[in-house]
Amino acid sequence: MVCAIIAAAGYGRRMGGDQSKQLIILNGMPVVARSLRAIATCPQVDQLILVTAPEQIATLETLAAELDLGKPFQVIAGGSERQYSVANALKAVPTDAEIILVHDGARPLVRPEQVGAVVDAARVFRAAGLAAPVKDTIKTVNADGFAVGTPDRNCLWAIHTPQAFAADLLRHAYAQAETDQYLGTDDASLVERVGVFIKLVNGGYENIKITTSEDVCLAEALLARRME
Ligand SMILES: Nc1ccn([C@@H]2O[C@H](COP(=O)(O)OP(=O)(O)OP(=O)(O)O)[C@@H](O)[C@H]2O)c(=O)n1
Ligand SMILES: C[C@](O)(CO)[C@H](O)COP(=O)(O)O
Repeated sequence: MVCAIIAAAGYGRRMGGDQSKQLIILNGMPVVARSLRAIATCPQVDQLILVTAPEQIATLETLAAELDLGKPFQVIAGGSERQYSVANALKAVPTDAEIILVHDGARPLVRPEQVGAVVDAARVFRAAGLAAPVKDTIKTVNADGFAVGTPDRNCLWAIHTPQAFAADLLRHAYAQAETDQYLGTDDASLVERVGVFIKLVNGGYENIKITTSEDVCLAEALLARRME
């Protein structure tokens, strides 16, 4: 059984403005609705847990019901950091889940077949994530803002979501992070800390995260090119 967690409890501070970025309309459909639909359409996913800000639970329950996802779903409250939101959701994951997949509500352009590819890779490798080789030359910088090094670009990929894991592994990684008071920006970083490598699945460059206002323009252009 595969249980998907959609993390959508952030406040979108880098986006600015008053509106929750989850609810920004992209070519006629809210960001989080596109993310939910893509995950639910993946045949490998059996059920969904949507994590949201406490004050948005009712709104997102209605939105998810209207999408007619065709799979069991629940909406629960998140925490003050992404990692705490996922940790809350982990408590609601059924004990018979073999694979737990985590996706950002703010990545609405993921394709169902990419979700399936990540689940399949997690079944083989226990840990997998959608990712893309970086296109820029990346610098390491010091505290004064000087570039001090240039890592080999062939060794650099940007990790995206979805990320999927054997359920026991993800639970162990989260427990260890809590013990160590480690706070990471993605789930894979927690799993790396317990000694497991993450199999990267190349998802290309369309699976952007809606983070700043430029991303809204880019997402709309990509959706128009797909005619969605
Ligand atoms: N406490 C949090 C923070 C983030 N997220 C989710 O994690 C994903 C990636 O986070 P990010 O893009 O950073 O979203 P925000 O935290 O909302 O953005 P910002 O950092 O600009 O405030 C988003 O789908 C976001 O809703 C979450 O579930 N709970
Ligand atoms: C999980 C993630 O989307 C992978 O790219 C990313 O780490 C979220 O981090 P953010 O700092 O909240 O943007």
